[in-house]
Amino acid sequence: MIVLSNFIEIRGMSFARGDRLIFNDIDVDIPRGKVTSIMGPSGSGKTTLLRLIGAQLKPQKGSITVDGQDFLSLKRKALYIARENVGMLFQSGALFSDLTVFENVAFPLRVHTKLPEEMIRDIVLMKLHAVGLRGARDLMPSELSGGMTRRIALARAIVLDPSLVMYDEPFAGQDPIAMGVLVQLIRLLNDALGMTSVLVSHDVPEALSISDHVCIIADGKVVGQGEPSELKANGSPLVKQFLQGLPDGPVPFHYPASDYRSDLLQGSDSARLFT
Ligand SMILES: Nc1ncnc2c1ncn2[C@@H]1O[C@H](COP(=O)(O)OP(=O)(O)OP(=O)(O)O)[C@@H](O)[C@H]1O
Repeated sequence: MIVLSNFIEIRGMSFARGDRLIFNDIDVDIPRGKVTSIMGPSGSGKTTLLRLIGAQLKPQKGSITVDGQDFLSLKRKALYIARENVGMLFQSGALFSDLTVFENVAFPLRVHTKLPEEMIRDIVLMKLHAVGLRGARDLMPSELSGGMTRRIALARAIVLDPSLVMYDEPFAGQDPIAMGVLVQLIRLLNDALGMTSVLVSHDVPEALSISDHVCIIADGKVVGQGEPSELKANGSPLVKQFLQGLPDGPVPFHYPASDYRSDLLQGSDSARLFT
């Protein structure tokens, strides 16, 4: 069997929502067994890209293959099976509030497999152990901190041993300690379980610290991709602005607007205070 070095390959892909072209003929490589970060300004389409990879959305043009398979060509049943191989941790992916931690993690196993109860128990405890929360198995979601909730969601995302895990803003709203734990966990789980991980994050230093590969998107295009060191050496002003977290550059801080001064003057007398 030939093992492809890229786990995901996107070729000549275009995707529009109504009149708005979100991706314009892009090529993206996601290497197998590595952690890849997708970065770019807000609204550039990072979450959309994850949804396209997961075949929740369909591009108007081009192809997306995951482990050599074109998800969009699969029939419903085959797609259902293929998706078992993809773990997703979306920011909105909350735990079921009326189920214990154990049952939350067991849920995908109960839905997708017919494994006996003892085996479900072992697998759930192994995954909870991997995220350091085996001792929290009997707690209800309301008893967990935000960081613990994210780790339980992570255990649930990997409970079916997927070969691909996609994380959308996994660090959002986390304190620095919880964030540090999640950052390390993503790297550790990727390597220990031999997965391919794709990460969308605004936390540039954290994401870069665990990424083998980075893809930066802006204005519907891929403006840079490669190893973090290659990108840091990239002279493109867009890539520089993004990696250094600079407020202004090719992507302006201000949304296009009319002249500030005349805008204020039109408003009210109090605007004179500013002149
Ligand atoms: N369901 C939808 N219907 C219409 N437009 C949408 C929908 N979801 C997203 N969009 C638009 O598609 C574009 C890309 O959105 P997306 O959420 O993928 O960006 P993003 O890079 O993940 O943004 P952020 O970093 O702010 O989360 C945005 O302009 C957004 O307004």
